[in-house]
Amino acid sequence: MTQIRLTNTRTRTKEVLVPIDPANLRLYLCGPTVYDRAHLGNARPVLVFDLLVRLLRHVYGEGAVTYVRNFTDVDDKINAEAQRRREAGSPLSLEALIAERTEETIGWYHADMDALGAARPDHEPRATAYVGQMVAMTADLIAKGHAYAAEGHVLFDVRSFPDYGKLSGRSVDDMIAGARVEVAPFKRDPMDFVLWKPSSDDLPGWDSPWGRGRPGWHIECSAMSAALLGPHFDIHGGGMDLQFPHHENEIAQSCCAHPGAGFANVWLHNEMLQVEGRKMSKSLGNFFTVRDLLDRGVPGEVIRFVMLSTHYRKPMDWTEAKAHDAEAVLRRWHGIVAGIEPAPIPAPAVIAALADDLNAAGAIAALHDLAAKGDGAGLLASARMLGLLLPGMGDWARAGDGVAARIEALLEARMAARKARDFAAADAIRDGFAAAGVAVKDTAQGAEWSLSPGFDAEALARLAEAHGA
Ligand SMILES: Nc1ncnc2c1ncn2[C@@H]1O[C@H](COP(=O)(O)OP(=O)(O)OP(=O)(O)O)[C@@H](O)[C@H]1O
Ligand SMILES: [Zn+2]
Repeated sequence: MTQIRLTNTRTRTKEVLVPIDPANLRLYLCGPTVYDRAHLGNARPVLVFDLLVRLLRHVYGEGAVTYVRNFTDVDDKINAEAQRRREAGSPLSLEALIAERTEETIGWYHADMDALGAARPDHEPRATAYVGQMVAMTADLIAKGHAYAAEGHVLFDVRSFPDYGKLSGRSVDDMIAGARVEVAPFKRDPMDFVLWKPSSDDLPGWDSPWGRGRPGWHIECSAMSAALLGPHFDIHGGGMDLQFPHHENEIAQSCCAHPGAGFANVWLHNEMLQVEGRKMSKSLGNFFTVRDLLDRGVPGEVIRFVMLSTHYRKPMDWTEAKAHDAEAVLRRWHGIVAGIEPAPIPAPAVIAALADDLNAAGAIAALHDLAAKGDGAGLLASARMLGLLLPGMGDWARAGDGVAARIEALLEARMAARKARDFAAADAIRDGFAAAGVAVKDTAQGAEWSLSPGFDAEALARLAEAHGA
């Protein structure tokens, strides 16, 4: 059986994955807070986990994986958006406006991640559906001496958990020195974090032994993972930015609530999608959404290809040049596999690359080799391991068939005009390409072209007509 190796943040080494139960590998990915559209950075962990799940299903069997990704639907930012809508004159109650906001955001999230070819997880728990479990876990942590109630809040006592800080490799004292911790008079220690907090009457709240309130963010993931995967499971992931404090806090809660269970064996963290060297983030305002790209005509498959081309443990940028190159490659590959059935198994080189800490770039290099050999069946079966060339996914490339024919005909017309020394006509075609959003590069092998995000099919059709192409 293929050995899969993954870099485990917990041990800081690349380890052979040893499933707890090879018939049921269990994975949890921290999902989005549903108050707004996902930006491109938010898609990175989703694509990394989608790749991982495809690999695990290939190696261990379709039914041998349980993949959970939550929706955080209790949050001040959701409340703030609902409040804004009410102030803007909506007749709905705050509760209805919150539901409206979370429903529409989840719908967007599904549509955007579907467009990237990311399969839906087996379970997508919403935090609001697990508040009972969060209250129970919080009460249990108090009973076990790891948490305390104070002024309507419940706080986790970090000094009661000696391993606190192990995941990110810091001591509690270092963390206090380095972190922006909220100081509150009711905290015994500045690092203690909230498991439960009071809600004002106009905000969503649930009854609890500590009064009407709502859960803290970290307890949500501990309660939902335990409910759906049990207290000991295989892989837990998210972006590097969640390592501290979110994952550190999840570990503290889960390990103290279920002593000896072990929680997650492997912690998998993706590096950040950056913009000019800084994390793409909502709070920095340096973001664009997945939907922005899709609306600009960048196919989801192209976005996926670009995102997988950089190893998940390396920071990366999105660039137009990468998108152009990916589009040209995928267009070629779609041409090679047209009308071909996939081979029964993917190429061993592709599986070997993916099994080596999800080396998708290495897998893509192996796909190039298959394409160069003209092995369409092998290319198709292997690309699908990466969620590329999936059935229906290449409609954008096929829809471009007429486009490709027009462009080729225009390139010939341009060549003929050059030969006839009709430079006015050749220049008009060149300018027409630019205006229509067709990028043309003259190389020793002939002209290469790709479609720019602002590609205008009608302008191309007019250009072709004007030049009898
Ligand atoms: N720039 C990024 N690159 C890669 N992953 C990211 C990036 N920004 C956020 N993530 C990941 O996206 C997932 C969803 O995160 P979350 O909902 O907390 O994001 P957010 O709060 O909307 O984003 P932000 O961090 O921009 O405020 C998490 O796993 C997080 O680590
Ligand atoms: Zn989480």
